[in-house]
Amino acid sequence: MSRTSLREPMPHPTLAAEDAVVRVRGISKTYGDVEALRNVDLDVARGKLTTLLGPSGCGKTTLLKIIAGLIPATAGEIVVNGRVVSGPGPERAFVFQDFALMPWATVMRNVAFGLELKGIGEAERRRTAQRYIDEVGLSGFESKYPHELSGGMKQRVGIARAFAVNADVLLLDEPFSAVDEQNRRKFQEDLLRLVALENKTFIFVTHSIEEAVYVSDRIVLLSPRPGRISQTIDPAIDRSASPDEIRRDKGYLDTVEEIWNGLRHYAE
Ligand SMILES: Nc1ncnc2c1ncn2[C@@H]1O[C@H](COP(=O)(O)OP(=O)(O)OP(=O)(O)O)[C@@H](O)[C@H]1O
Repeated sequence: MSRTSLREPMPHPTLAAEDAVVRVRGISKTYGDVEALRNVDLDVARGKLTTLLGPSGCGKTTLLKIIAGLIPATAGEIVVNGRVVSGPGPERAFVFQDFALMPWATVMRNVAFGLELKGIGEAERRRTAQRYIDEVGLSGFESKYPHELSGGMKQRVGIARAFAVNADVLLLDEPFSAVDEQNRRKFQEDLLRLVALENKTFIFVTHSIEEAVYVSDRIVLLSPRPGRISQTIDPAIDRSASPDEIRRDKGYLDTVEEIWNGLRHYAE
């Protein structure tokens, strides 16, 4: 049912200019005397979901935040849609691990917040926000405050907010880590639906090999700190199958096993 292609170590995966929305060039990052990333080169394909996977502390979040323009690199540059990144920009939206919602604002206001910052009028803000509130399954909760929501619902608000600003690139830092397994699976399915529907580029950080294989077009494996790209893997899962079929598929299971074998010695 599915075809799995495992690529050999490919330290400098490059794409033609029109296919790459994000180009990571020679990125290194040092925090004081901690070397987090060393000379990372990566091209991220337009309209695809690319996952950063690797042992704890290998610099996944650091790389995502550098792409977002939230922290500066020590060396190298990030190019998005042909422009060198010098800070956050409207073409990139970041979904934080801890949701980062405004506790004093309703679901509607939280989702519409990025549009408010852009100076978009209230009627249009509400229309756009409502569309994404509906898409993430939060219809009826528009007037609730974050403390009235479960962790999973808060995460949906964070995702709806990122979608509402209509960024080309969505940067998701372990967005499902704070929710239970059942909700996590539901989110993975929702994410795949949104990827198909929205035709945006996703860069996703996770600890979970299964999650990475389930959702990704491409998985970029990072070595332990200082993080470098050790391998890229294109799971090539047949997404037309049901979630249960995918999880039982031999190609899926073999890819999980192969990645686990690659990472096992870091965990031991
Ligand atoms: N603000 C900071 N100041 C100092 N060191 C930092 C800072 N942020 C991250 N680090 C260090 O840089 C390294 C990479 O951290 P980062 O959070 O990017 O890794 P990660 O792969 O996302 O980790 P995890 O999977 O555990 O979330 C770690 O050793 C971390 O302790």
